[in-house]
Amino acid sequence: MVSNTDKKGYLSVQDLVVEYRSGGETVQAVNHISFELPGGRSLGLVGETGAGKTTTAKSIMRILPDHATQKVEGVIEYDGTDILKISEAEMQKVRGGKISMIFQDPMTALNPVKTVGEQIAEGLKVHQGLDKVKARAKAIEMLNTVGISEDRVDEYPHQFSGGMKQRVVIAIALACNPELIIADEPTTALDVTIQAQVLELIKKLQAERGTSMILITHDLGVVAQICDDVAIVYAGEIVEKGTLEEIYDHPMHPYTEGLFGAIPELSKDVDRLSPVPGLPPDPTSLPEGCYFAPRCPYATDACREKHFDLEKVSGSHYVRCIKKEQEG
Ligand SMILES: Nc1ncnc2c1ncn2[C@@H]1O[C@H](COP(=O)(O)OP(=O)(O)OP(=O)(O)O)[C@@H](O)[C@H]1O
Ligand code: NI
Repeated sequence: MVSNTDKKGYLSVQDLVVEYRSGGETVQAVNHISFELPGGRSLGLVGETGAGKTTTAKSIMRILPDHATQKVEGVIEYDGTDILKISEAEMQKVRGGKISMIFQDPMTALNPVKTVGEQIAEGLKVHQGLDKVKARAKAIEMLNTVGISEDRVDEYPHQFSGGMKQRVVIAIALACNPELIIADEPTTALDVTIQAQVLELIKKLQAERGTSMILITHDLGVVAQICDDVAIVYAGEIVEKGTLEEIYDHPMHPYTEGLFGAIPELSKDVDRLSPVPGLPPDPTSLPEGCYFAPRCPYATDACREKHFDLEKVSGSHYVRCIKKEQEG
C-alpha cells in the first residue's frame, strides 16, 4: 500500500484517452497514455508535432477546449486525488496553485492591458490570499528571482523583449510555489542564448524548490540537460519510456532511433530531433496494428496486424515494439 505521504506531489496518469471533434470527425489525440511522476522528478515528453503532448498537458490542467473536446477518459491522480473528478472550484485551487503551466508562447500567455506586476500578483491573491501590498511585494521578489529588475514591475508586456516576457510567464507560474510545473516548449519562441538562460533558470528554481516538472520539447539536448525521465510520444501513445540514461544510451523503439538520428550517446551532442522519413498517421483514422508500422524500416506483417502493449525491457525501461521481443 502506498501511504498518503508517499503520494505527496505524486502524479499518476493512467489510461488517458482524449478525443476532439473536428469537421464532423473524431480526432484520437491521446490514446491510453499512462505514466507516473514522483515528487521532485522531471519528465520529458518528446515527439513530433501533433503527437498529443500539449493535449496531455492540458488534460492534467483541465483546460481542454470545451467546444472541441468530445471525450476525456482515464485517471489523473495528483496527491492521491483524481483531478478529473473534482469540481471546477476545487480545480481552480489546484491550477496555478499546486500545479502550474508555462505555455509555449509568452505573447498569448500574458494579458496586454495589465502590468506584469499585476499579473504576477493576481495568482498570489487568489491562491495564497495575500492582500494587495503583500502580493505586490512578492511580485517584485519573483521578478528578482527571474532576473528582471524590480523597477519594471509597473510596465506592460509590450515593453519587454520576447525573452523577458517568457521570464515574466515563468515568474507567474512559480509565484505560488507550485509542486508541479508543466512547461510546454517554454523556450521555442526564444533565441538560442536566451533559451539557455531561461532553461538554466528553470533548472535552478526546480532544484532549489524540489518542484516536479513535465517538460514538453522537440529538443533532445534540452531533455538531456533537465530531465530525469523521458517518454517518447507517437500518435497519441507512449512508444518508449524510461530514465534519461535508459532512453539515450539504449533507445529501443525504431521511432526513438529515428528521432535520435543514429544511436545517440549522452556524452555526445544530440540536439534537434532528426526528421523521421514519412508522416505520422491521420489521427482520425489510425491504422489497425502498430501506429508506426507504415514508417518503420523493420515492420513485418505481424506489426501491421497487431497493436502492441508497452512492455517492460528492464528497470524502468518500457517499449512498445515487437522488435524488443525478438532481440530479447
Ligand atoms: N482544439 C482541437 N480540435 C481538434 N483537434 C485538435 C485540437 N487541438 C489539437 N488537436 C489535434 O490533436 C492532435 C494532438 O495535438 P497536440 O497539440 O496535443 O500535439 P503536440 O504533441 O502538442 O504537437 P506540437 O508539438 O505541434 O505542439 C493533433 O492531431 C491536433 O491536430
Ligand atoms: Ni504542443
